[in-house]
Amino acid sequence: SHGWGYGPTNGPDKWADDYPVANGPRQSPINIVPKEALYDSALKPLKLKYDASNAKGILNNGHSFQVDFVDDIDSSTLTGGPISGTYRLRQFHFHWGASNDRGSEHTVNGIKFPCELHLVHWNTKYPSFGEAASQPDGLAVVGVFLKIGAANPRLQKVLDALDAIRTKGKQTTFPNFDAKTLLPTSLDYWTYDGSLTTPPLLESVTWIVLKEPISVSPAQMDKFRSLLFTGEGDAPCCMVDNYRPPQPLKGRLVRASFK
Ligand SMILES: NS(=O)(=O)c1ccc(C(=O)NCc2cc(F)ccc2F)cc1
Ligand SMILES: [Zn+2]
Repeated sequence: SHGWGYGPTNGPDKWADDYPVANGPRQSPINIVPKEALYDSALKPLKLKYDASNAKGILNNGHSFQVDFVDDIDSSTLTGGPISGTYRLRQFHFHWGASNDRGSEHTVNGIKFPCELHLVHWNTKYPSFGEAASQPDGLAVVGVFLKIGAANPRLQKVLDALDAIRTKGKQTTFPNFDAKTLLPTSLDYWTYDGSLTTPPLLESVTWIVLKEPISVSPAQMDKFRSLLFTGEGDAPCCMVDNYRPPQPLKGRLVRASFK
């Protein structure tokens, strides 16, 4: 049986067949309309405390690639912002397009960015990521847009590792990486209650989408596109357009941490 993916036969329009929550009340991503977001002065500043020594490895999981972190102690955490308690950094990954006119999952006034970074955290009031992923306040994902511009030197270290994980299932060590270096200057954000944007699409994510993008060059975007969805020995299929389009807001409020 073919698992979920981003193709014509197993892509986002088909996910509800195996994951009925795909049509649920708090699905992600969404189109963010800044003028309809409510400024909430009670929202706290984001506090991201990342320890570079927690970086473990980098993996091609057949849908994206992710950098995994040691998350058995509280050393890379997210606190403040719209959340209460402490959330641990588990991994970060990206979504991108076949061309620079698309690729992000969230959109702003209908605008698509060429790429979107997701930093995935889980609530330490639960014993594990898997447990937290099934709770309404279990996960917090920080989304960062990438915008075409000057080459991003902080991104380059990640991109240089991609040659070693070209095919599905390949992974390699990726020590000493400070994920904080991928963040923009401003930590102004929009926040709303949502879900994982890939199956199992669990409605357990507090989304925190940063307003300010980071830069990426066209050549760096081509590096993302050098990855394959397919495994070694399979007919090669370029890893591109691995994004879910925006989902219905269904009455949800989007709050802004800034005026
Ligand atoms: N694009 S996104 O940031 O929304 C996102 C983040 C994490 C995951 C994930 O961990 N999937 C695997 C997975 C999910 C579970 F719910 C439980 C275990 C597990 F490995 C999926 C999507
Ligand atoms: Zn993601």
